[in-house]
Amino acid sequence: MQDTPPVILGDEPGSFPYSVLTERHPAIIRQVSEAFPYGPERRAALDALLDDCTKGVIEPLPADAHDRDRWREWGAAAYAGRPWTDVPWLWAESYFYRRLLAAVGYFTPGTWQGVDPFRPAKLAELDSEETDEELAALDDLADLSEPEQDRALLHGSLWGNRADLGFRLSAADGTTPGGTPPLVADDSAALWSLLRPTGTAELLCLVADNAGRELIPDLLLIAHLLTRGRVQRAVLHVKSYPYFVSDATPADVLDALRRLRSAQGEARAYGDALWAALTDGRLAVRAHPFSCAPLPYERMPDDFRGEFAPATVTVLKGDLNYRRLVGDRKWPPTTSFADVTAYFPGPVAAVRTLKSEVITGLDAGTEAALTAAEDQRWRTSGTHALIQVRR
Ligand SMILES: O=P(O)(O)OC[C@@]1(O)O[C@H](CO)[C@@H](O)[C@@H]1O
Repeated sequence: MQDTPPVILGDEPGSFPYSVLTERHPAIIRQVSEAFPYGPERRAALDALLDDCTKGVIEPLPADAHDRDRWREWGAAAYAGRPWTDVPWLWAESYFYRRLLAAVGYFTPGTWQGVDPFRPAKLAELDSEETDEELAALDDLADLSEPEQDRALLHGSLWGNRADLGFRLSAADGTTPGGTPPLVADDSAALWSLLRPTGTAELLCLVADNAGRELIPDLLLIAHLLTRGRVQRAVLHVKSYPYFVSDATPADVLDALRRLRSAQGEARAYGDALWAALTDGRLAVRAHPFSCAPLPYERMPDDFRGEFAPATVTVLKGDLNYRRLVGDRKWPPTTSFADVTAYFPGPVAAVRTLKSEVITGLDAGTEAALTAAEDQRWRTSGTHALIQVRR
């Protein structure tokens, strides 16, 4: 493998990571403070965090924090006292969400314990007309052949990561503003060869990304594979607490399930199938503490590795999971995806729309065409996507 390139920091003014730390995080604090009628104590804590993010340095967690030791191991000991923009971007973002939850009292006994500050926005998306339309589209799906259904549901899950369109039957044939193909890499044939209709696949792990209009198509894909006997069991990995605004937690899985089961037609049948699979154990939901770790998956603890090791394939959804899978580094785009994911326990698939700079596994011609048409915008605009598989 080539020399390992540097980790992405948030220290370049004008860069996307810098804008996330200096503009997006303050905006999220303001949005959260309007989501609920937090009292003076919580508001003061949110104001202090805002001050900290805009002018200050990284503060350690308080001495009585339940997870202080874990965070020290994850890097807080080394990074405390340094500016937010000078530490790995992935680390700074993850720590921000941990601090935000502390500010709203998520971990403290009292009114706000366990209250997801992002839930109002998540529910609004789940209950939107767009979701109604996507669920109604399932009725037409039932008339398609199984390979067509496979493709539609995989693409629904893929483009659900952009949360704008559920069931594209021809996404790979469409075009983008630059005239380049939407999919920059497409190993879907390799993915389907692991999930053959003969039903030999023992276990699918799906590491979810966002709740709402991404989680719904993820659940539909799982339901399809289970009901067709294409996998015997599935485990859905979600976040252990609210994270990156819209990331899915166990509560979001239940909300999505409620949404499906209160729909009509095929959508309801999918919801019932998922309910049955949860009830009899063919489907399980996990929320490991490492799901919100500020670290690449290469550093996952042994018990988490053990969750993925028996899987026929682990599918990782979304941009953040991709950053954690390959390491949030300035890889040359032609770096081998197989090499950088060789550490992962078992076959692994990335299903992601491109929303940050990190990319591996492109062929040189594809990279040249994308850059000629769009400069570097293809990396972050969310108009491109990939399906990459390491068997
Ligand atoms: O994981 P997701 O939902 O696909 O994307 C997460 C994301 O919006 O958050 C980060 C910026 O904060 C970027 O990595 C990425 O664009």
